[in-house]
Amino acid sequence: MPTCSAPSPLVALHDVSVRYGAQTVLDRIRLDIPPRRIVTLIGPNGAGKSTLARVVLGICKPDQGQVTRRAGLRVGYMPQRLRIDDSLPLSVDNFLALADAGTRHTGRQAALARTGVPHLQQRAMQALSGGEMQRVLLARALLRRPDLLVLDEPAQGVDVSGQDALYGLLAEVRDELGCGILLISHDLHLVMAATDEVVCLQHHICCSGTPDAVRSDPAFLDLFPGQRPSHLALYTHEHDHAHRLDGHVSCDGHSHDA
Ligand SMILES: Nc1ncnc2c1ncn2[C@@H]1O[C@H](COP(=O)(O)OP(=O)(O)OP(=O)(O)O)[C@@H](O)[C@H]1O
Repeated sequence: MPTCSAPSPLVALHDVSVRYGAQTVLDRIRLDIPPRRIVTLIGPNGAGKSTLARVVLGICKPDQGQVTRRAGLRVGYMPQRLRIDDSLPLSVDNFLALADAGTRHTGRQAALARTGVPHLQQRAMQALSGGEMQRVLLARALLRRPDLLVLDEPAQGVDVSGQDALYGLLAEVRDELGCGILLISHDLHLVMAATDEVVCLQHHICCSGTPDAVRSDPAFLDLFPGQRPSHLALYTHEHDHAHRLDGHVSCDGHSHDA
């Protein structure tokens, strides 16, 4: 009988530790990032999230442990922020061309269209709003048609409806490119709504799994006490039954038209 095995990970961390002087910032991290999955790192300030992203990107070398990457892996990276000198005349198009000299004008146009900002191609980088900048940075990350996208707090400086749209866009990109996505986010509500797997980090991995599994894990609740059910304004409940359109529970477990 044919067996259905899980796809091999794009990047795998095996017992990775990173130390800065006496401080152990990452402690024996084991993590697989598979294709077609959105994996989100959450954790308090200073927990080591950006350091872990840098290890995945290969720009921070672990003191211990191994990192394996799929051969020929193409990675797109969207940084937390980007500082551009006010006196530097730089259009969005030139910025994208600098990032990937191999792309043509039309390729850059397509990437901007994909992230919903085709009208910004000739705009000065310094004139972009927070949300526009994030979409331009995402377009830049997409130019390489990455197998893996690494995004460090992509929704920073973006209003709530803009964040929602950005997360929706990431899911579309994942489906279109079949890429894996590693995301760092502080917005627990959005993370829980838009992620396949959540990894809760406080130098070590406290817990990980689907958003539902992590949400009720004692380690997650210890790290984010504000997320205990008594603190939550959001109402969620499990369904082992169906509702009719008038709201009543249907007897046979299937909902019916009224
Ligand atoms: N190059 C470095 N040299 C020394 N210490 C560092 C260096 N980079 C990070 N650190 C320290 O490592 C710890 C983890 O930093 P990191 O930026 O990975 O955390 P984070 O979880 O991304 O934090 P935040 O949510 O605030 O962005 C912090 O205490 C930070 O000061």
